[in-house]
Amino acid sequence: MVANPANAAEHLVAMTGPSALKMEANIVILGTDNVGKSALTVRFLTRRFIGEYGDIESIYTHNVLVDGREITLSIWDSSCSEDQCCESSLQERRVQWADGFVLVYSICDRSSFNTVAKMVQHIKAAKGLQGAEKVPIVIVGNKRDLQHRRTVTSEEGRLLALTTDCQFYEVSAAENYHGVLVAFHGLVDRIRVSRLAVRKPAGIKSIVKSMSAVFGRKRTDSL
Ligand SMILES: Nc1nc2c(ncn2[C@@H]2O[C@H](COP(=O)(O)OP(=O)(O)OP(=O)(O)O)[C@@H](O)[C@H]2O)c(=O)[nH]1
Repeated sequence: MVANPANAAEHLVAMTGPSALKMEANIVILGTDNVGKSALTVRFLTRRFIGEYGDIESIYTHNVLVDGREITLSIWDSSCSEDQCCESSLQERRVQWADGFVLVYSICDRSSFNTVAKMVQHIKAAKGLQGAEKVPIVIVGNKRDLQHRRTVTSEEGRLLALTTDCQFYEVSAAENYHGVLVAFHGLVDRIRVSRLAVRKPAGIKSIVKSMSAVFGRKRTDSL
């Protein structure tokens, strides 16, 4: 189940013919220490919450069916301290590898929320996208069951997502599988939509390219 980051699956592939309903995507889970990145990942993969997880960094492969489409996800459960969250070569590798991002903070930890806000900007800059291209990012406020220790309001999370064009979920990996599932599926949808947006102009470009190749050659042949 665990794979090597260096050999990780290729980017999201929308295939043709009988495989049209299959695709692949790389997802990275980012956030500061102790916010519940592993708990969310394990919840999504196994439906279970086991309490303690250690800090081993792993990539898991997982097949899901979303809207009748079979999707192979490679999920990188990262481990990073607050000061490494934006600035390290490993972080750069994670960002370049990923098609989509789950940025996690704890609703009881304001500095983890501030770090997520910085990470959104960092990822967008590092991806260097152009025009209408968007980075698929979901922001997840975890530990929703700990209301009495809350220091970040839902509105703050929602506002951050709104102003950065991300999707927002508040969940409890400890208490609820469904919320975690919805967040991951939301990210998969964003990856699909962003892929379509990228493919459309490329399609027009390639038609123009093929036409000029044909007409260009004809002219040359008749000389
Ligand atoms: N109450 C509560 N505790 C949670 C929840 N999610 C995770 N935890 C606890 O928070 C602690 C940290 O969880 P992890 O999943 O290891 O967090 P992490 O972000 O992967 O931590 P690092 O590996 O240090 O980066 C553990 O004790 C979990 O049991 C949650 O939704 N509610």
